[in-house]
Amino acid sequence: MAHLEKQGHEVTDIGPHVYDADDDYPAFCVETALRVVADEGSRGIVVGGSGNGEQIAANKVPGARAGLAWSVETAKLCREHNHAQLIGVGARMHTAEEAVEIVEAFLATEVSPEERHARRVQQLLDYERTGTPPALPEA
Ligand SMILES: O=C(CO)[C@H](O)[C@H](O)COP(=O)(O)O
Repeated sequence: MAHLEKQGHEVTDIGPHVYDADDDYPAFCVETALRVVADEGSRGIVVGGSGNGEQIAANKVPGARAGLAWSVETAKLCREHNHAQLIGVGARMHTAEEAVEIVEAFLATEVSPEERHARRVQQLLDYERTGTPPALPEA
């Protein structure tokens, strides 16, 4: 957090503020995603053992797009192609230095201007809003 603040980011720590190996991640991840969706332009990082359950929890919030970022490249791609506002990072999967690189890559990347990515994101937003699945292409 201090590292990101030093870089000029305004950081909110949703917690947990005390380490408890037995606590449950959904509340933290859902709260993070709710705040990110409500604050356009903000980004969220959900951290856990693998980052997987954490990004699944964040993705339950309507409008949230959370990707599992397990490398610098996947961190960049989930922003560029998937317009992710959040990433899940696996605390047990990386060194602290690697995790910082992954988070920095995500924060430094903007969405791709290529139309096909926006089109796909829109299809998911429409599905979320209407419940009607995107049409399968004709065989
Ligand atoms: O989604 C996950 C793994 O895929 C979580 O990170 C994991 O289940 C957390 O486990 P623990 O309570 O052992 O830290």
